[in-house]
Amino acid sequence: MSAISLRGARLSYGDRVLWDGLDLDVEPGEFLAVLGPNGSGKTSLMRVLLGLQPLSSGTVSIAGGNHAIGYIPQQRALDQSMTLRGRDLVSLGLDGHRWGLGLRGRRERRVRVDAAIESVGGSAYADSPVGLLSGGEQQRLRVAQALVGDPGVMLCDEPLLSLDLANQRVVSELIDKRRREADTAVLFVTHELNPVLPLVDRVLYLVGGRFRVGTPEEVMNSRTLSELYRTPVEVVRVRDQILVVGAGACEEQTHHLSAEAVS
Ligand SMILES: Nc1ncnc2c1ncn2[C@@H]1O[C@H](COP(=O)(O)OP(=O)(O)OP(=O)(O)O)[C@@H](O)[C@H]1O
Repeated sequence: MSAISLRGARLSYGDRVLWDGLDLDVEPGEFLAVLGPNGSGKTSLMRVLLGLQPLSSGTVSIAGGNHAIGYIPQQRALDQSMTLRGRDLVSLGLDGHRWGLGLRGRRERRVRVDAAIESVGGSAYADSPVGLLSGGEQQRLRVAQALVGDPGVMLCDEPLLSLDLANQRVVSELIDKRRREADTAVLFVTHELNPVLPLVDRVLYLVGGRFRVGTPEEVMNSRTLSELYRTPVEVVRVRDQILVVGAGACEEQTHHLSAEAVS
């Protein structure tokens, strides 16, 4: 049974169609990268999967229902004055789960929260106010928050944003480890494919109401991206990196991918 299944899915806001006719099955343990320029509907797709945004037409189903989802929202640096402790942030990931009630429930919650913090190597700073932690430490705790409910599906919205290379690696390896060990399906929204390219099974690429789904080789080539963007786009492989060179709509993508490749 697929972890995520979309059939004939369409999302539009008024006249604006973000995507239409989307058929997608994501299997347990699969790593799907979701790419596309700003405003192409990547975050909206996450919101549909979370049950926060109804489809305009078509169907969506998540094995185990919405409770089976671990979510890493698009990252915002937490305010320095935020006094919430790291472990409290992680335990928010258990809200709505059945371990909420009674003494036994509380003990179970603590065990799970400790295990999730341990699994991201965050024990040393879990009792500190999150506002005082570094971006990398905060992001590890967000991963722990997503893991603590034992998810069958992980939705990760730009989880590497504003992390340095070392922390990008740590965070993507934590997510990869989870899907390998627990067969968790991963949807990973990113503007930068290269840092996760070795992990990616398939890519969903959204542009201007159109989309392509396939392996990185099937999608990240000049022909396919030129069709999607409806303008000539050149895709070049340099060692193990993919460079997208084009005009107009893909300027930003080009900037990100080339900047990454030369760094
Ligand atoms: N509830 C809403 N009502 C109307 N328009 C919306 C709503 N939610 C999102 N949009 C619009 O839909 C488009 C897609 O937004 P979305 O956040 O899904 O894009 P995205 O691909 O995640 O973009 P980014 O890369 O900038 O995060 C945007 O133009 C946004 O303004």
